[in-house]
Amino acid sequence: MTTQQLLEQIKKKNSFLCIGLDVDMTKIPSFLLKEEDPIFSFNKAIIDATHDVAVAYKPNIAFYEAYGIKGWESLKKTIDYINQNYPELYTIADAKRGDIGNTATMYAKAFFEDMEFDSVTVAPYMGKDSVEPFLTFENKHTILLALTSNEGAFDFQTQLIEGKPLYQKVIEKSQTYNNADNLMYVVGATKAEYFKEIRNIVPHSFLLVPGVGAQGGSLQDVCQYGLNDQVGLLINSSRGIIFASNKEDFAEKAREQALLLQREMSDILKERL
Ligand SMILES: O=C(O)c1cc(=O)[nH]c(=O)n1[C@@H]1O[C@H](COP(=O)(O)O)[C@@H](O)[C@H]1O
Repeated sequence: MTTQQLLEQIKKKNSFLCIGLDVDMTKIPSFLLKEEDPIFSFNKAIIDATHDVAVAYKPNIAFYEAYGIKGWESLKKTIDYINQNYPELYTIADAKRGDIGNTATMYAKAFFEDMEFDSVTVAPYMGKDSVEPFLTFENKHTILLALTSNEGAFDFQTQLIEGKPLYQKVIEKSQTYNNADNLMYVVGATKAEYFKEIRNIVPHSFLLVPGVGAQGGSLQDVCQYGLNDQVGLLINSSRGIIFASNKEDFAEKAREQALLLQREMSDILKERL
């Protein structure tokens, strides 16, 4: 999907909500465990109930890999279901990959060609030749970890290198890579005070912002400096939406939580754009 197509969807739905499909089998409603593929059944119900208020879905690959071949099958069924039934939705494989060039190419093929995701998250630690193979794919985005939502982000990402925090160096350097237009960045919602600085470096890039909901980040605070004139944000919530209830009404309750965020987004867009 192109950035323009993503933006059109955001404007149409007045939403920049991404729903994280981080399916933990111990948290899904127990009646689903009788199904042949409980993870897919859960995802299908969540997607059907929320597709008109969200613009993107982000399965975190760990939650599928943890269940071996069956988990991988559930992931494939989920992405195929989205692509076949709701092709306007933007999809993110949250895989946080990063390796030498020829290996990176194989990771990119796995998520862009075999799985047909629109984007994949990538760790920048191994540098240019580990990221550029992802960037060669047309109309696919590579979402580079810049400043993550967790406490450990302060171990390295905010440390100064030649007077600049490492996360800023990551963003600046990656903008010089071939096909840098295909880059987006991950910035945690728990780090709202950093958005002003980041927008100075990449005023036009899309930022994927996890950490709203279960991790306590604030949508309002992120939007204060994170929004740009083309919206430029995808706000992710996983547990806060998908595990709103573990009863028969789980999809309905997930929709209620998604709607709360979408309405807040719609109000912010009305005020700001
Ligand atoms: O790349 C990510 O999506 C990510 C980066 C980050 O800095 N922090 C972060 O929480 N995430 C992911 O975003 C999701 C957050 O889930 P919830 O905390 O349940 O909303 C998980 O899939 C995390 O792996």
